[in-house]
Amino acid sequence: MKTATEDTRGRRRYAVGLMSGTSVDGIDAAVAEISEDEGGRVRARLLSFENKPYPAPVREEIFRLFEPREATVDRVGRMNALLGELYAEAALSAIAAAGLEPGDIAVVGSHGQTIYHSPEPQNAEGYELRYTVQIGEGSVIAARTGIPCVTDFRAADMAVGGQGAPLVPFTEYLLYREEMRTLLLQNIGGIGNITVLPAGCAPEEVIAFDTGPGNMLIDGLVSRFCPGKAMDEGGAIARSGSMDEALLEALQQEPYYRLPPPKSTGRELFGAAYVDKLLDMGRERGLRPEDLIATATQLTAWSIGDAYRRFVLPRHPAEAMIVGGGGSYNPALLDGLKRELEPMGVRVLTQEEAGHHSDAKEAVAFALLGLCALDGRTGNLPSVTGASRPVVLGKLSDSR
Ligand SMILES: Nc1ncnc2c1ncn2[C@@H]1O[C@H](COP(=O)(O)OP(=O)(O)OP(=O)(O)O)[C@@H](O)[C@H]1O
Ligand SMILES: CC(=O)N[C@H]1[C@@H]2OC[C@@H](O2)[C@@H](O)[C@@H]1O[C@H](C)C(=O)O
Repeated sequence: MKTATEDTRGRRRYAVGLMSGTSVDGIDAAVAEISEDEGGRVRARLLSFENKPYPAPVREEIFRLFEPREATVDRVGRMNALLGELYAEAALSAIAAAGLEPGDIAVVGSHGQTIYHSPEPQNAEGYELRYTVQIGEGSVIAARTGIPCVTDFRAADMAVGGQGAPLVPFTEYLLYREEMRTLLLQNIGGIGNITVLPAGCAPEEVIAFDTGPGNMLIDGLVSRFCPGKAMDEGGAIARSGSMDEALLEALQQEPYYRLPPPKSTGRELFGAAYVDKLLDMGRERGLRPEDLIATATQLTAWSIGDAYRRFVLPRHPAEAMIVGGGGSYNPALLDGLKRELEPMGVRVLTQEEAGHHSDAKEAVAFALLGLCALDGRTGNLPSVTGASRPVVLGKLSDSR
């Protein structure tokens, strides 16, 4: 795999990374100084980070686009252009906050907003098709900022048989791997995903996959029970309820958890229809809203513990799991995770406790992946996505 080229060693460049995750909470924008030392070790120094929440009507419209029957081409096209504008503004604002000018920036890497993800092959006309849709027009970002912009990172991996996700593990391999210690990095966003960096690992030894729901079920239930609220702030609702053991056991039967990696998932499985099912089950069992939210919180913690136990522990026992993403701000979820992992000898630490800036990580990852694309370097890990080979990710919109 090409992870370093002669001409980039010793150079420092600035790149912007933009990330909008599956929680649909807004736009994360990071400016990073990315360098590579003579030994090929890559470093990213965070210069600025901003989170711009989506305006409420934009968030509502994006949720409508998750429903394929509602996602008509005109609506998708309009949102693609609108997000391009919002992303460009977020990039320019983060550049100013870093004390830089657009002309200082080598590239904007923009993940976009996922509105559909179908990573398992679908047979059509004799072809095996995988597809994924991220919107937020790169040409608009390039035109407004005057900076080359890379978007659509997932399609190239899918074109060679991969899941198109997760992509952040390649950057975690570049930035965080250690010689003497196995690292478990668990992100709890809308979806949960784990990266295992075995001590002194080569790229092909990295294990990473989506563990299942992150905050998606909790957020979904909260927004149904408490219109206007988007999350269980501080885990307060879950803490006031009691988990229902029998319901938990029923939910644990979801086949996704037993599916061996490579695997990835999204709202297609754990989105609105799943929340409807949970609400029905809760009603049948006479559960209070807080009991259902406590059960969904425990299911989420269990799914992470189960993924570790099933797919990681046998080969890579680790001492600590570093938890990032918005779910790390939910103490009820963290407590559940501790109850799952501590009996297996794994300490649970937040990214902040481990000395990292949690919120900026995915945005920095896309800044780095944008630079990889600009340099013509590969950016996927076939062992993680299931792709047949490493490929250069993304589509470049030139700013000229
Ligand atoms: N103070 C808090 N208390 C409880 N939950 C929180 C808190 N802050 C954030 N969260 C949860 O974290 C979510 C946002 O997480 P994050 O920004 O990591 O997701 P994302 O990047 O959109 O998702 P993904 O990584 O799956 O793409 C919120 O929707 C909420 O559920
Ligand atoms: C299709 C898609 O947007 N997937 C996201 C999602 O959010 C978390 C998890 O599911 C991960 O697979 C991925 O994002 C991160 C950034 C990744 O590719 O590593």
